[in-house]
Amino acid sequence: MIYTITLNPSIDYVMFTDRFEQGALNRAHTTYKFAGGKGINVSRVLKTLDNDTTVHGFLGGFPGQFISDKLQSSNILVDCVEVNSDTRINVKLKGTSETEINAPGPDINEQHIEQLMNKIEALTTNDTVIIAGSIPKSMPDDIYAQIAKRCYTKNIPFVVDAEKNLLNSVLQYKPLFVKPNIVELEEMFDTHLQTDEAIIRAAKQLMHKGAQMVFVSMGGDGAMLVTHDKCFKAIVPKGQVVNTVGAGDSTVAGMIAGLTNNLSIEDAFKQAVACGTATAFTEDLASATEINEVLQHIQIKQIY
Ligand SMILES: Nc1ncnc2c1ncn2[C@@H]1O[C@H](COP(=O)(O)OP(=O)(O)OP(=O)(O)O)[C@@H](O)[C@H]1O
Ligand SMILES: O=P(O)(O)OC[C@@]1(O)O[C@H](CO)[C@@H](O)[C@@H]1O
Repeated sequence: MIYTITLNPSIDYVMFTDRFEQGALNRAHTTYKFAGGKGINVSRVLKTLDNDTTVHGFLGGFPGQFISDKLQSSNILVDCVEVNSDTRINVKLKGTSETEINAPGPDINEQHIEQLMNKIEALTTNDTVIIAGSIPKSMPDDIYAQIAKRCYTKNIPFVVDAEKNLLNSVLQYKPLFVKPNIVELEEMFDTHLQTDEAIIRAAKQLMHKGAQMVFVSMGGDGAMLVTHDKCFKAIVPKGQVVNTVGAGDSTVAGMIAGLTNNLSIEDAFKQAVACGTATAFTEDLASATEINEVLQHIQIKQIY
């Protein structure tokens, strides 16, 4: 089973306006409420790709119930710890550009964390774990490291998509891959990474610290995958960008689904990028038809 862990899920309230003006009354012409949070998005795309998946994390209040109902109606298993305060609602404004306001998240106490850890303790080496997204302020900074250590000790492959400090904290536990976007990778090394060689060098440093592979997503510039003996670059088609929220999570889902279903690394990477781009080109996360359509137009170049 593929388990995703979202410590800070959200309802994503997506509002499309013709143009958004700060400090003025803006009216949306279309709105959507999606079950969101990075790991949850990964599970949603995994299910679209026909992979069974279970969502772990914390859910509370009416937004938690909304998310749970939405996921279950898509046949995604939900095994979350129930918390007392409300799961957050993140606002995604789509005008001529994209603006996001992410809320901090609910209070999580020690008992909640213990309940989650017990669920992770029950996983086996046949499972795969994806830990993704921010943590509510009330949680300890080393929670990613705690989960990663448990996976490492139990020989459970795990993947991490999170910001700098959280990502750094898990490298010693040898994640199957990590997925920084290019901005996050630049922040980790406090420098601009302007060439493929510079990106590969940075990725190799993360691998030196323990990551088995590094998947660098680069928005409209595609993505790179660095492994110990190979490096691929994906070039994505141009298209109308509608909503990039969840594009990175879609790549993680495509990669995991590919590896789980025994695709070659190159084909798993191609599927991953197709998932990301197909999501960027649609309101919600991409459908299977949209992913297959985009897949025909992804070019993969082997750098070495
Ligand atoms: N403008 C775009 N045009 C085509 N494809 C895109 C575009 N933006 C994103 N993508 C696709 O989505 C993938 C992930 O995008 P990005 O690097 O923005 O991830 P991210 O920052 O982790 O996203 P998020 O946090 O919103 O999930 C890219 O590798 C690419 O395949
Ligand atoms: O605040 P975090 O956890 O860093 O990011 C949360 C979030 O922006 O990430 C997903 C897209 O990747 C959205 O569904 C969600 O709102």
